[in-house]
Amino acid sequence: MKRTRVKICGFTEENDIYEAVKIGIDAIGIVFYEKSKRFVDINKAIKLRKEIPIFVNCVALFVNATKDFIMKVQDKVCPDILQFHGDIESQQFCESFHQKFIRAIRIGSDHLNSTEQIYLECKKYNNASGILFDSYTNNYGGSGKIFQHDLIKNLDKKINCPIILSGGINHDNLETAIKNIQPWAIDVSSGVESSCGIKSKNKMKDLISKLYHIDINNSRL
Ligand SMILES: O=C(O)c1ccccc1N[C@@H]1O[C@H](COP(=O)(O)O)[C@@H](O)[C@H]1O
Repeated sequence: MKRTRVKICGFTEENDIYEAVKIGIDAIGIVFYEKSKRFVDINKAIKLRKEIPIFVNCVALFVNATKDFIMKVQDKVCPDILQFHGDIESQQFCESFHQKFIRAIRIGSDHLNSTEQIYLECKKYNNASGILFDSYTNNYGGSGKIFQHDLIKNLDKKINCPIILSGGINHDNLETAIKNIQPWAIDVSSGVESSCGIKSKNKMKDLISKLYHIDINNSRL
């Protein structure tokens, strides 16, 4: 059976991480973007990090952050993976931290609204460990907004890199999204929240259990 991996992003409470780990979430995202309602400072992030055990990844998310700040997070928080969610981070910049990274491609802006444009953008990041597709919004992410998935259909074979499907994924649209795109992983933030930055134990459980059944059914096809 192919198991779709799950990252949940934007944790602000230790107990929410504890619950997420207990139900089998693969990666925990911490947002280091000050304008996000899910932003946590380095001191809080150190406390959140302590809740993430081995074999579960800690992902540090940045939006157009400075090199100094990212290096400080590397030093103090020790994330496993960096996620670049802004629009000015070049491949060279992403690589310069000598750590695995995810590049977010935000679909729906004027220059990223066709499969060809998206493909060319992905190709710029050929050393990324994963390409994450999110919806374009002025606030950069965590919007709950879905994009037109057909634009990235079968792109994984062309770019030869694991695809992480994001942008408005929730319990209700999960099945169609997985069947259509068959991503390596999904990344969810607002779809499992009770309020901004507060993750709902029940919504996380419902999502994981639905995904488990979708993966089993897909492997029978
Ligand atoms: O979560 C945030 O607040 C955030 C802020 C700035 C950039 C990215 C952010 N989160 C990422 O947004 C997507 C989608 O979230 P949602 O499920 O649509 O709410 C996800 O990749 C998060 O990692």
